[in-house]
Amino acid sequence: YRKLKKNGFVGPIPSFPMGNIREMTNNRKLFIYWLGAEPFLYVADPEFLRKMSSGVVGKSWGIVKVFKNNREPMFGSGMVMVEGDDWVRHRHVITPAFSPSHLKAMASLMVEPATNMLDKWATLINSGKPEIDVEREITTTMGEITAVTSFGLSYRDGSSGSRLFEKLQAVQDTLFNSNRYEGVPFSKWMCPKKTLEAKRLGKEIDQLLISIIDARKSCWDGSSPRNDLLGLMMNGDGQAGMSLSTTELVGECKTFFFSGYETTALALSWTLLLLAMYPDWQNQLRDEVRQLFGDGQINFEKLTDLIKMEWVLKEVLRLYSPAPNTQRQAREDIKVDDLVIPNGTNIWIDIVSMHHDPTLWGDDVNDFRPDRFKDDNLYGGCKHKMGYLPFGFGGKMCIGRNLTLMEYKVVLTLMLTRFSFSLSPSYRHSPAFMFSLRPKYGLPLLVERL
Ligand code: HEM
Repeated sequence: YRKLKKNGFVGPIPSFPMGNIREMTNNRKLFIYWLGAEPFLYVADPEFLRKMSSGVVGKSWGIVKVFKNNREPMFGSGMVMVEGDDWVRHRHVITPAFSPSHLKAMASLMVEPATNMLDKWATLINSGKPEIDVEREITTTMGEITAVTSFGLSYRDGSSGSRLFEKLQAVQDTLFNSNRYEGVPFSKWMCPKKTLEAKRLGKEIDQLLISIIDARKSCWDGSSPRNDLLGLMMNGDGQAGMSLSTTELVGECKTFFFSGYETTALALSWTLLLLAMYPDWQNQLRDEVRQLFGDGQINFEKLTDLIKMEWVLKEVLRLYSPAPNTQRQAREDIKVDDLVIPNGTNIWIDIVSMHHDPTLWGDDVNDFRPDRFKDDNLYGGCKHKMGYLPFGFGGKMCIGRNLTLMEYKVVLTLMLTRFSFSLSPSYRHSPAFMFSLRPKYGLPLLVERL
């Protein structure tokens, strides 16, 4: 903190022991704040971000320790928890699993769980219950899709897939959906029950995953890996020193789950809300789907032609970024003009704040306008290339972004061909930051069969 101050950075005076937790909503774009007893450099200035990150490769960024300790039960020793050469090895082994050919092979696996959910909606509507909490439904289904595409697990009640999913959700609820104070000294012990519960769940999840991996290893002859993320990771890339240990595989399995299912589920849920509010866009997307697929099956080769749907996704990720921020820790002194970010500094990058900055987007910043991506497909007309970062930036950019795009298109296509959506009077708008950006009171919509 003293170094940051000496180097020209300022911020509000912290109070003990909460730091500046209560003052985090202001309009500044670059300042120091305290998360409990941890100083952070807050950045929502794209030009500063560009200068700060130019020349720093992915492996040179560190992980913020205060989060690392807290999130261990969720991410184990997965990619988001490792640094330096270890991170390079993880990323190297995992990247091929997300290649377009592998993703295409996964697309068909998404249809059955999504269709099951839609059949359930049809039954609810038939029995006179047209109001459906789409967020809860979609989150469960994305968990199912993640279980199938990541680990090839069948997801039936009582199966190891569903037991795993229940425990993964429980650990997340324990760690994030409650009032825990990250950064506040001894906060772990302000709620010791929850801390111990998270640890216990973490261990049970690890055991379940180890038994899944062991079962795979025992019947695998080393020739052709299974075509899901776990199988592809277990295969490594055949290079010496480029494989993952069982503990690391367990960490990656958990990482895919937590990074993947909820973010994509939220992108879909916020989309349905916005399509319910803007029926014209709902009709445009439905027309696009019909023109492409008629009333028949999805042709996975043609998903790239869902152009308007992609604009809508991008606009949703701008307005309601499921991952509203990301963090880095400096591993060396970083010079930005005449300021120096000292080695060891925690950096908090506020993505969602930049997405709502009128100086970057203009006066219509808060409007839902997917066609901003028509003329500028990558940045939606944002005045700065680092102002639109739904998947982060640089070498650490989200590895699952193409998987998300595919899941989004498959599931939304199936939804729009069978149902229409309108707002329910019981919906209360309250996007809340609970690790991701979620509708605090759920997302009830009125769903009608077409
Ligand atoms: C709408 C969906 C998603 C959003 C908005 C999202 C967003 C992000 C963001 C902002 C980051 C941080 C990048 C940075 O710090 O620069 C990230 C990293 C990551 N995401 Fe995603 N993500 C999504 C879906 C997924 C999916 C489906 C998976 C995997 C199955 C995934 C796996 C990861 C992993 C492993 C990392 C860490 C990468 C690294 O440290 O090298 N994400 N994501």
